[in-house]
Amino acid sequence: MQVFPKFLLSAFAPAQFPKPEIPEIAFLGRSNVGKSSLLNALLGSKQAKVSSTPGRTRSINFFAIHDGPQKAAPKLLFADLPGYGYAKISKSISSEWPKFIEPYLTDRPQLALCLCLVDSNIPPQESDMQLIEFLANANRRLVVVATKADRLSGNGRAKAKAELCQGLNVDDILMVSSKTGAGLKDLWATIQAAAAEEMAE
Ligand SMILES: Nc1nc2c(ncn2[C@@H]2O[C@H](COP(=O)(O)OP(=O)(O)OP(=O)(O)O)[C@@H](O)[C@H]2O)c(=O)[nH]1
Repeated sequence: MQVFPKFLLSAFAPAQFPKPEIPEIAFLGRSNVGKSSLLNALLGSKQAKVSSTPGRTRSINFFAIHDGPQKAAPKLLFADLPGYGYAKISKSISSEWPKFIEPYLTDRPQLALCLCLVDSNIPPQESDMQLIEFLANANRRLVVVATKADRLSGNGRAKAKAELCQGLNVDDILMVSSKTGAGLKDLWATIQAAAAEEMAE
């Protein structure tokens, strides 16, 4: 599939969100998890800024995904949400996030899939567990994506996957690397399946 991503806008408040017309895929994760790198690897461009100072983004960045000629209407939106778990002053996700994030996750009608990014090199984290529980309670479809898998050996990958599945209480996890491209094909297939299902509803 040929994908022509187009940066749309950076939205700081619900009034600025794109109109709810096409399926959206949310990218969520702790600061420094490799979210921007994954977005860039999927989009095949340098649209998402890879940051040296973690935890900067406080807005939602929307990317329009054009499947076909760039002039055609976009088929999908990627929503890049602010990272959590970095600010030292507060422990819970909600107090670190801008006020509109939780309502976005619970109420946005066309949100087809939440990608919960975790670092495959770091043991399961309480804040990730909290997010997964929050999304499950909101009846959101979610997939856990473990980033930076290239830093692990074959055995290490299997061990990390098992540990994360157990710690985060999920049946499966997609192991990916933005550096090598490992797992990205499976991730695209998962995204497209969720978007197709959302369109069919
Ligand atoms: N080895 C390896 N390093 C990665 C990979 N993805 C990201 N990194 C590194 O991890 C660090 C953080 O990457 P970012 O993509 O900026 O992470 P982020 O989650 O967008 O960070 P915030 O903007 O703080 O939320 C950078 O030093 C990246 O080079 C990967 O697949 N493999």
